[in-house]
Amino acid sequence: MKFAVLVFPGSNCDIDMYHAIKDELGEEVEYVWHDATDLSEFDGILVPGGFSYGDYLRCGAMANQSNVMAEVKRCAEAGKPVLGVCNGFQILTEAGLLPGALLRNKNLKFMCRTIQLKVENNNTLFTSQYEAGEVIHIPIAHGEGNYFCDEETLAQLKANNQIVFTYAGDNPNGSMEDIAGIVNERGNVLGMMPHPERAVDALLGSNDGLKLFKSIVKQWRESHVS
Ligand SMILES: NC(=O)CC[C@H](N)C(=O)O
Repeated sequence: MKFAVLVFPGSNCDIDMYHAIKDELGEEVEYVWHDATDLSEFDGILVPGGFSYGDYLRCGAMANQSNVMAEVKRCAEAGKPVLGVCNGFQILTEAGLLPGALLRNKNLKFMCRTIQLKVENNNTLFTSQYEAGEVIHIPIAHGEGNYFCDEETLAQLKANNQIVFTYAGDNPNGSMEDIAGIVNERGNVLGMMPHPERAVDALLGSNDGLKLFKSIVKQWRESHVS
């Protein structure tokens, strides 16, 4: 399986994402600069965290104007897995690929620590390797991770099982309903604030993020390799 890690001016989790795929997962991966116009050679798209365009205007707003985003939309429409982590999640909401928005953290502070995350839905291509209700340890590092959407959208997210991860116990940022990660209705676009790519080796304090990447590869192998 071949992954693209998108790189915008100000991305800073692209190297961690690349490392997770290449060294921990053992799959193919390439960096793709934000002005790329063709992602057809890739099977999965990873939108990493960071401070794209210095978070100017709103986190992710400038990155959403990049050439590559039209191509990311085509990939999503084609059913390819698209994962946005942290700033990547913010970019995907700006792009309209995921509903809602990420607001300033309730305490108005940037927070960087490992939190507990509950797997609410393990019936997605991103979470099949987890147990339902499993609590995992994944780092967060954000200033604007406070998920918000209107009541109608929230009802849809619940009705379609689109809430994939919630903060277990302590909600660090004030997110509505403790939401930490959601998928689109079709289930092939996931956005999450915590960083699974920073939890892929016990030496880093946790390897709980690895199962997310393994889930993606398993689903791809099952549908593409006979
Ligand atoms: N680590 C990140 O991706 C941070 C995202 C964004 N710059 C924020 O502070 O919310």
